[in-house]
This record gives sequence, structure tokens and C-alpha cells, in this order.
Amino acid sequence: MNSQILENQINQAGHLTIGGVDTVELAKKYGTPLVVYDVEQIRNQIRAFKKVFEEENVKYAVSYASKAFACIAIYQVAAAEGAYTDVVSDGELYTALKAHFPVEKISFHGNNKSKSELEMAVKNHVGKIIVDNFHEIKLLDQVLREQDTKIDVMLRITPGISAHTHEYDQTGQVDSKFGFDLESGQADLALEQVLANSRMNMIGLHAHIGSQIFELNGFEMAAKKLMEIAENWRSQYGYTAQVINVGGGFGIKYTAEDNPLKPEEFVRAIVKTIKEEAKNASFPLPEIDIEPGRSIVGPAGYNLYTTGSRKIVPGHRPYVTVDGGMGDNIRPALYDAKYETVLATDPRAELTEHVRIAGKYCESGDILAEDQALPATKSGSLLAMLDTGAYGYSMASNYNRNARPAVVFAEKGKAQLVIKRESLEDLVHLDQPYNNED
Ligand SMILES: Cc1ncc(COP(=O)(O)O)c(C=O)c1O
Ligand SMILES: N[C@@H](CCCC[NH3+])C(=O)O
Repeated sequence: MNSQILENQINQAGHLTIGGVDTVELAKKYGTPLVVYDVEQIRNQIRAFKKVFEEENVKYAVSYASKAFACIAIYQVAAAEGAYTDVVSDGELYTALKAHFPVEKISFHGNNKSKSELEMAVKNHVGKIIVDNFHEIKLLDQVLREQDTKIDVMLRITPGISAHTHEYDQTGQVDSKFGFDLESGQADLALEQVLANSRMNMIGLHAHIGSQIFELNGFEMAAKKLMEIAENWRSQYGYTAQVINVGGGFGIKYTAEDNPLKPEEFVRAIVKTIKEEAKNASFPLPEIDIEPGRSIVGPAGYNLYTTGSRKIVPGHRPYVTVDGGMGDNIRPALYDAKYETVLATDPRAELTEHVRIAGKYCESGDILAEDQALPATKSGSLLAMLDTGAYGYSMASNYNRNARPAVVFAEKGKAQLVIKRESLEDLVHLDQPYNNED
């Protein structure tokens, strides 16, 4: 059986369960394609991150990077677990506010925040603005003057670290669109501007080196770099950072070939590095913040699909087509991402063929899996793709005017709809007829 499925996830009928709920029942009740989250797994990962900080006895914030999956329900779960969250758009902020996420625990990110987004963030008193560039410093200054208020800010630094991951998932290399560059002195200049602005309360430094990273080394280097900058700034400007945010990016296991550390072990190494640096430089130990997205929701998510047509080209792997595809999971097409898929009605069945799992979208690249070993399937079989919880639904589209799937949370044997399936009416509800008569 697939090693990512636990023995206790198979019920008496031999079906895969999620959060104690039979996938066959889920498909029957909510239809497919369907995104299902095991909520307990989400809670456990947040708790595991927190535990490391508690054991290390440091001030901290586990901030859920909600770009990985945003909806009212996930903000509720994150808040209930005492997590913070980071948002990168007015839409994510609006959703978090709708979920009554504690505003002081929200940080606002982004490399091109608009004035109206900053206005919304300041008006709602979000905890922190992670300032990314000089244009933003000006805009934020304007907004703070107009609203006659102050706000806590952090500066996002590009640490000059090229993480080992897909090029599109790298964010910390020198030539990046995110953050203030170090070498050219941009970061120093940004600090000078922020310190000179009485409406901006500079609380610390931020860096995020990328996503789906397996090597510890990159995180340790980033943590060290941030501490070095903080030490420089203390001696150069007399400014002492109170918070160091090392971002997220902890890699998860998608296939049998992946062998990552547990996400919380990355954090333990980061904390140790920062403690050591602080001790060596006699720097007061700062609060340590992390921003994991994928590692919190990725492994907890499943996409359920029903198979339809099957095409056999002699000498090639068959195409088994499902009722979803790149519209609900763009990652295979965009990053060549790999997933594993099982037959939900019998995950223990002997694997008898290698197939391609094709989506239903009008694109040759709409292949969810290039080579998946499966038992025999027929039209109407129920498949469960594993570990789809991060950047799946959140990157979903209406390509080909397909409706986006429903999302269900399952926990302790109960399932609850948290995002409705889009209807055909939803697909046209923003459309306006064109009237070209004079
Ligand atoms: C600034 C920032 N923080 C946190 C994250 C979350 O990363 P991940 O989902 O890989 O943990 C991202 C995404 O890469 C990001 O850009
Ligand atoms: N969307 C990316 C992660 C992006 C992280 C955002 N900086 C992925 O699915 O791998």
C-alpha cells in the first residue's frame, strides 16, 4: 500500500477514509472533483511547530502563510490553534477579517501592495506590514499620514541565497523581485528611511528563501544572515531588531522519492542557529517567527476524482482521464510537480498497470500524473490524489469555464462543506451582456 496512507485510514469496507470519513461517502454526498482536508492533521502540524519553540523557550509566532490555501474555515482553524497568519492581497485580508482572525496576528506581505490594500490593512490595524520596496515605503507613509496613525513594520531582505528547489519557487536569490537587496546597500537605505519615519515602528527583519526546500543548510544560512544584518544595524545605527522572521518553505513528501525532515525539525535548526548567533554577538535573543504554508496544509489535503474516458495508444501508457485537472491543480503543469494517487475504494489493491492520469482541460499539458501505478480501473472509479492541500485550490482557475470544486473539512468522523462547488450560474454571474446598439 502507498506509504503515505496509514493503516487506520482504511475502514472495514476497505475504503480510504479522511478525517475518519469514508471517501466513497464524501464523493457521493459532495460530488467530484472534491478537495478534502483532514483537519486534525492541520492542527497537529501547527502544534508540532509551536512545541519546538516552547521546548526551546523562545518568543515566537507560527504564522500560517495563507496563500497555500485561503478560506474562512482555514483561518478559523489556524486562529483556534493560536497561529498567526500572513496575507498577500486585499482578498486574503478580507477573508481573514471575515473569519474574525485576530487582526494583531495578521501580517501583510507582497511585492506590489496597492495604496488601497495598504489603506485597508492600516484601517483594520493589522499587526505588521512586511515592507518590500522603496515605492511601498512612500505609499505607506502617505497612508499613515492620511489616517494619522502608526504601524509596526518589518523589512523584507533578499538574503542572496539560492535555495535548491524549482526556479519558480526560489525567492531569496540576489536577482529576485522580492525584498531589499543587501549588496547594493538597499537594505541599509530602507532601514534609514523607516527609522526616520515616526509613524513606522521598525520591529525586525524578514527573509523567505523559497518553497518546497529539503536542505537544512539554506534555512540556517538565512537565519545566520539575518542575525548578521541585525548585528550590523545595531553597531551602525544603534537599532536593535526585536523580531527575526525566517519565512516558510519547509519541504514536504509528495512521492516515495521525497525524504524530507519533519517540518518542525527545520525550525529547531533555525532556532538553534539564531540562539548561537545571538549568544556569540551578545545580541538580545529576538522573537523568532516562521511562515509555513505548504507544510501546514499540503499533507492534509486530498483531491478526489472520478475516472471517465480511457485512451490506449499501443506501446504507450494508457490515459486514464478524470473529471478535474489543471483547473483544480495547476502544479503538475506549472512546476512539473509529482503526486501519488490511489484507488480510493481499495488502496490496498495490487497495482497492475502504469497509467497517465489526464485532466479534462483542452491542453496537452493537462496531465496530473505522468506515470502512476494503479490497480485496474474502469469508468466511474474513485481516485484519491494525495498531499494536494497546498497551492492546489488556492491556484485554481475557471479555465475552459469549468467550475471550481467544493472543499470539505473532515474531522473525527464528520465532514463539513467549507467552500461550495461553483455552479454554472456562478460562472456567468460577473458577465454583462454586450449591447452594441446605438
Ligand atoms: C513570504 C512568504 N512566506 C511564506 C511562504 C510560504 O511558503 P511555504 O508554503 O513553502 O511554506 C511563501 C511562499 O513561498 C512566501 O512567499
Ligand atoms: N505556488 C508555489 C509555491 C509558491 C510560494 C509562494 N512564494 C507552489 O505551488 O509550489
